[in-house]
Amino acid sequence: MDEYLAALRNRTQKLYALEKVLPPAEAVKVRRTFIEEETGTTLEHVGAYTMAIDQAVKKNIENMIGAVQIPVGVAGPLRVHGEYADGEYYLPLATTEGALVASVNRGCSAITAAGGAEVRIIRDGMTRAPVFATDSVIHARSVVDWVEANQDRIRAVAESTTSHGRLIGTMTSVAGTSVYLRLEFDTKDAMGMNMATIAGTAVSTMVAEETGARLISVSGNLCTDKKPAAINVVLGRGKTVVAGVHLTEDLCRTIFKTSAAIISEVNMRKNLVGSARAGALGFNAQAANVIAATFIACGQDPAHVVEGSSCITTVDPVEDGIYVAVTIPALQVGTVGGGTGLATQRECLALLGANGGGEPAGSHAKKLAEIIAAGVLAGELSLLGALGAGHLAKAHQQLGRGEVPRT
Ligand SMILES: CC(C)(COP(=O)([O-])OP(=O)([O-])OC[C@H]1O[C@@H](n2cnc3c(N)ncnc32)[C@H](O)[C@@H]1OP(=O)([O-])[O-])[C@@H](O)C(=O)NCCC(=O)NCCSC(=O)C[C@@](C)(O)CC(=O)[O-]
Ligand SMILES: NC(=O)C1=CN([C@@H]2O[C@H](COP(=O)(O)OP(=O)(O)OC[C@H]3O[C@@H](n4cnc5c(N)ncnc54)[C@H](OP(=O)(O)O)[C@@H]3O)[C@@H](O)[C@H]2O)C=CC1
Repeated sequence: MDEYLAALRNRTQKLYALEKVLPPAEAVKVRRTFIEEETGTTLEHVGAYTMAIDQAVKKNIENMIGAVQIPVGVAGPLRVHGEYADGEYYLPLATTEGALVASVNRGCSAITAAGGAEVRIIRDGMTRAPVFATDSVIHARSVVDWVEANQDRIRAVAESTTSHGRLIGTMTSVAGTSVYLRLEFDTKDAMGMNMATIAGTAVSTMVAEETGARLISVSGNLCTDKKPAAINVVLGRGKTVVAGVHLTEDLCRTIFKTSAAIISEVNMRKNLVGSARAGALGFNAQAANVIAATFIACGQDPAHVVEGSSCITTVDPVEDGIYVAVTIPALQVGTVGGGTGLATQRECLALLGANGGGEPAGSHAKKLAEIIAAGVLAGELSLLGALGAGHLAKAHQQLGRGEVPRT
């Protein structure tokens, strides 16, 4: 240890390259000790974890010093009637927001008492959109024409990079001399961003060679990955999922202590009109809360919460109550790859019967998407109910505020 600490101090050893000279567990320990000394802090808890470091440092993290822990709670049982998820589930939620799990749990009670959430995936496709520079608008148009005329070649090159991924289609967009090629893939059980980027790079190289356009970037932001964007809301990205439930007046009163009419009015004035007035892309109350908590528990990429949050919550009046639905245009989930192989995340996926590759391929990722959509519906119901009953502040005072330590 001392020898490596000395080398780090005199800069003859790079901090991030410790794994090249030490086994992973020791490299992480030396790095943590160095950071503790440099910053005068103690990282006792950051240094306590059970995950397999060998795997994490190869696939998931660079310059690792340890792990932070986020409490995981469950909400459920949640009855789901999807095409891939059909049964009762306990939804794992990793969060530090007191009252969130209680709220989703309450929504799950209502959904299950109502007979379950109906869920359907409307479309499924992960996108990557390289940007090319051309010499003129005429050249730009010729690149678009080449792409349209060469779909088979584009498909063959894209699919040569992956045994699971399939090219669904392409869309071109031109702005002056810039040409954007939005490639859409069926990535089966993988969320698919690495897969789509590798395939997209191969396609871009061919397009540049064949058309004389210059590849500027394999991501031209028309994808659009990890940024709020209307294109994802309109066309969908990842999985587009809808979930709905018929809530009777009685359930609104017994579970949410309010009425169907009040839930409906809160939704209209808050989620629809309020969001429109704010210029929002998301017309919901707290979709991001449920998506973030399930994503963190289940090893998904948390940056994709920004896309998942563009959910629309609707309330239709029906006989003896309301039909409440959530529409999530861009939900990016996978059950292989990324963070899904880490032990705690894998256990949370196993809770849902959705860890690893499904049979057929793609069925596990779709199952996960359906369950998360039903969870989002549960969160929407409970928060709309709490706002309608005027209980939000009280709930967070009671559940979300322990004694605040003074430092
Ligand atoms: C807190 C509750 C649920 C109380 O709700 P309640 O109806 O007063 O409590 P209850 O004791 O009658 O229990 C009803 C059900 O809630 C669940 N429940 C109740 N307590 C627990 C608990 N400790 N742990 C787990 N589950 C719990 C449980 O399902 C229970 O049914 P039971 O099983 O007893 O038949 C309710 O007031 C509520 O949901 N409030 C809303 C809180 C909320 O949704 N917070 C989310 C975060 S808010 C935010 O981050 C976004 C925001 C608000 O800024 C977005 C925006 O702008 O709108
Ligand atoms: N590169 C980028 O631009 C970005 C990367 N990311 C990161 O990408 C990672 C996720 O990428 P992703 O491509 O999902 O994962 P991985 O890069 O981990 O690749 C998953 C691979 O698993 C293989 N596989 C095995 N079984 C299956 C199955 N049943 N269904 C589908 N694939 C299977 C596939 O191999 P094969 O292809 O050979 O069939 C697939 O490519 C995350 O860590 C995320 O944070 C996020 C955003 C952008």
